[in-house]
Amino acid sequence: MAGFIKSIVALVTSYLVFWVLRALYRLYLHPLSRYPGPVLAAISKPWYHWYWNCHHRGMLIFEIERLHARHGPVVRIAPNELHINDPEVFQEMTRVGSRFTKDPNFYSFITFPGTSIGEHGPNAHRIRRQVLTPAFSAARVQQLAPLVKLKVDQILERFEAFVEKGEPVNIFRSTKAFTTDIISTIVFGKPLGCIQDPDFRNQFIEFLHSTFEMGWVAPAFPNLIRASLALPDAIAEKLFPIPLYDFKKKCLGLLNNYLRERNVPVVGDANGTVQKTEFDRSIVIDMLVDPNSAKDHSVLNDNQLAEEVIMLLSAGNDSVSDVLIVGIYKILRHPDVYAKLNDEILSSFPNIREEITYDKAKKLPYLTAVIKEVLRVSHPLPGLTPRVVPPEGFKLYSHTIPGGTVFNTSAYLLNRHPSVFPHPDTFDPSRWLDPASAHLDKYMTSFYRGTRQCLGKDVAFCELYTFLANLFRRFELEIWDTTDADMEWIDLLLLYFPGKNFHAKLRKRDA
Ligand code: HEM
Repeated sequence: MAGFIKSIVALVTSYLVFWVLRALYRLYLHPLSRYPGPVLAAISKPWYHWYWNCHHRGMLIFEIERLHARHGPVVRIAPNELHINDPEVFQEMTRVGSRFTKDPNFYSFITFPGTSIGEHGPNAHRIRRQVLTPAFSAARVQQLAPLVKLKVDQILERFEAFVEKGEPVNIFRSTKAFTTDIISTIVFGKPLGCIQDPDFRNQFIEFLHSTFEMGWVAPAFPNLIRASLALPDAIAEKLFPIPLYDFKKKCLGLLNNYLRERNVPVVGDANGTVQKTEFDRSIVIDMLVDPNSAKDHSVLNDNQLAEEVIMLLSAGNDSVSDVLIVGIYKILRHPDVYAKLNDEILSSFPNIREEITYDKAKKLPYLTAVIKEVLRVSHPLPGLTPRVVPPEGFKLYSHTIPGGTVFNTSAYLLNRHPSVFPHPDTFDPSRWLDPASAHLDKYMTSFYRGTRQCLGKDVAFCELYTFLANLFRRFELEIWDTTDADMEWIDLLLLYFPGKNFHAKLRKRDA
């Protein structure tokens, strides 16, 4: 027994000595030791990130903002990681031909590895992106525009019912119902039916949000999660009751239905069969299960298919609805912007019965400026997007940073960098209308840039233009029982609003 205790003591002592020596190395001899930042960050990523993102829920991004204010554009936020707040360095990291890659230690734990968003290897990513591009390309969005318009009409019809009852509309829930029904139609060939739910209930968003409650645990303690992933699903589910496991089962069911039904004609009217509409088909799934959809593409098994589908549903859902939520609130909080936007929409579409399509809406210059400004200030993925420095290293100002170092940037900070966006905290759509502002687009980082830029950008624009133009044409709006404090967010990988849901009171326009 005494021998056993001695061995344990020796083991613990060796580990402590190792830990202290490693901490000293990281503080004084590591290639990043010249960079400023907290001591805890330099010696231990897990505990530093746990402290700011788990203990102080979702606050690391604000602490990083304070560190940049104190130390300048480069701060050390982990032993091997820097956070860079310099728009020109970001341009360089994302330029054509850049060899920066996604950090697998982050993306393998917040996403499913191997999916469009999670894959870090440039080759595997290129193949997956090629497979999925036809489902999200600008040409495909032209075909999807009528679907988006249909969903806008359905949600605005629901809004009319609220107006008739004299009740405020829950903008938070209703916009999430809208985006969920669109992305589920794109991905599964059928909507999840949230727009029609009396309270806009949305099981997917509930799953997603409870998963993101645990979001930062994974990147803070990757070894713990790695161990859990190695366990069989049934045991992992018990140990880590992540709601996404349930959702994955539901997705597998929907996928199997789709695959079973996709070639079966629907029996319908007296003539025999009813032609399926174009939107009953999921180009996403069709391409993923087609071995010829890209060179070297291997057909996905059910599990991989469910994981890709979950990633697409997540990517295309909260992001657009958060832009709408922040956007509608900001517009209503700025009466000058609201008045100008109304003027433009009402004068462009004097007849209330005129169909406002995506093509028509995107020609409006002020609406375009409002959407860009809303995207700038809403940044649905506000925080870390870590990238690995290529093996040859990277010249950062006067020093070469070794390959394998991780560079983090954040849309929340880059979109508000005063060198590009003067008075960054002012909501000012007119900054996008200035003839001297043509360069601003390339500094907008809400969709990221380069080869890992958002694949759903065109779908997002179609939803934003169609929804906002029709909403403001058909209704007058005012904020109801919601304050700036309710709109404060924290960073749980996606924006998360701990306050009350944003509500608005609507009045129908007669003409
Ligand atoms: C306003 C709405 C949106 C914003 C602000 C947004 C933002 C982003 C950002 C910042 C990334 C890069 C993430 C990273 O590097 O960690 C990304 C990637 C991605 N987004 Fe979006 N997104 C939006 C809407 C959508 C929609 C509607 C879809 C799908 C229909 C979508 C699908 C994707 C996919 C598949 C990727 C991975 C692309 C790749 O790595 O090749 N997104 N998005």
